[in-house]
Amino acid sequence: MASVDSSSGDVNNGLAKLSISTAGFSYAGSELIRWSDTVGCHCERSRSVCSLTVFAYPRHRRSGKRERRVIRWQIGGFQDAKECQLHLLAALKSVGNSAGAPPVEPDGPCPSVTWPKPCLILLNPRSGSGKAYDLFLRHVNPILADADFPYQLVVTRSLDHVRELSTSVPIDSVSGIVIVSGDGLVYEVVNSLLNRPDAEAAVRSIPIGVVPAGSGNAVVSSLLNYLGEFHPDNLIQHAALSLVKHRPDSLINLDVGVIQTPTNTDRPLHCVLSVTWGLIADVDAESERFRILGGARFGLLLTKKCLAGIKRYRGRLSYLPADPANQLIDSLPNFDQPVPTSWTVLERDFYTIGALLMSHLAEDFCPVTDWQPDDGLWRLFCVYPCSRSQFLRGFTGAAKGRLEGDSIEVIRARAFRLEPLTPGGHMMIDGEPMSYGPVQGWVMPGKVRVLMSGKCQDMPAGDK
Ligand SMILES: Nc1ncnc2c1ncn2[C@@H]1O[C@H](COP(=O)(O)OP(=O)(O)OP(=O)(O)O)[C@@H](O)[C@H]1O
Repeated sequence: MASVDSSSGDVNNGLAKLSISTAGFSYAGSELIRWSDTVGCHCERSRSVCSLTVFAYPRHRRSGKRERRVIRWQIGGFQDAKECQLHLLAALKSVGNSAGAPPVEPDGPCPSVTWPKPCLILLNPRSGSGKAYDLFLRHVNPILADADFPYQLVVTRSLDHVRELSTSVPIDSVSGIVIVSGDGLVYEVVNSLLNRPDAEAAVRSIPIGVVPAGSGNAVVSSLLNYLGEFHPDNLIQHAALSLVKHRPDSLINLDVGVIQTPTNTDRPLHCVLSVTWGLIADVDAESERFRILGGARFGLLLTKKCLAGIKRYRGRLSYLPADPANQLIDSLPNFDQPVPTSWTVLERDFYTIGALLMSHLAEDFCPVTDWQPDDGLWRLFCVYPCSRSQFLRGFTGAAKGRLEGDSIEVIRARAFRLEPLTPGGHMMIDGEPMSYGPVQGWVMPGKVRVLMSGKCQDMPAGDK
């Protein structure tokens, strides 16, 4: 909810009420507004009146949601409004300069960060329950405007359109690609960047941003949770805020999995979220027809499968455990070769396996509690056959990161090979279908960069 506070008077009174420190500012006895909660400020002049507006999104004390606050000073009594504006900006600037920030232009709007180039925003109008454009206008655009965030919006026509844009955008023309969709489009953009002839330069020069408008939104949930910015009722706003508060020199480096199947070893797939098999993949694939329900489609299908009796899948899971003796690897044996003897091999029945590169599998499902975006590890989330009540207890606990009983475990691994022995079923990569059969993966640590920051230094909005 927007609140507008204003204090008026002559400049001396106005500035006397404004108290500035490196942590933030307060005015007329108000509580401290932290610089890290501000996203931008605008300065306007008319004749002898100057108005300075700061846009802040502090957390609500009880709910933890970030809510917009507009703080405005209108200060008159000056011969020359420019002189008034200079006074106000000088006050903010002095703090910014002491924190090493670049100087602010004393005229016109003063953005919170000087972004050299616009971001390309790709919005999938069909993602989630089909309301992405509406959500963007209602929740994202106002935050981008407050921060003077430069962007070019493209409402995509199709998956091919997304691929074509991500493959052809010149690397020095944008400061990143922001995806307004679900996890599927993040996967497509990352794969398009990594399949470019200039892939290495492309992933270094074109970071990605994510604004959640899909049904699962596991990628953005994991990143926001890592930054301490996850709020289930305000995911889209918190993601947009993290986007506009990113610093070009302190982006998140994110692991990318290299996924091979017997038919694609020379052109592997790239994964940022998960490869799933068994129950999780079945729920994901079979709930597609209930897209209109948004994220609720997963719960609906899970309940249905639980009541009908969960299917058992026999499989062989081999993995290189993530102990300190096992360093990162950058290739795997062919499928006609056995895995190295240092690997652990499990052959048994499973309900499901999720090879995860993130903490979350959905907004409300977070089985990994020690996730780091660039730790180079898979978490093999395994669920073994058990009674219905054990399953329900275990699965609901795992959703909150609690692993109890022996029907569920999370194994940390540097690489894995999964060979389904039960014929027929679904296999999904980042929530998108892939061919059913043997699959193996290793990790390129921190391969893509993400336009997000929840850990800003404290400095004034006008001088960041
Ligand atoms: N106009 C479009 N632009 C881009 N993709 C589209 C479009 N229409 C349909 N799609 C399909 O949307 C898929 C990507 O959707 P995405 O996975 O991002 O959202 P979601 O399925 O709602 O979210 P989640 O994966 O979190 O459940 C693509 O695989 C693509 O085939």
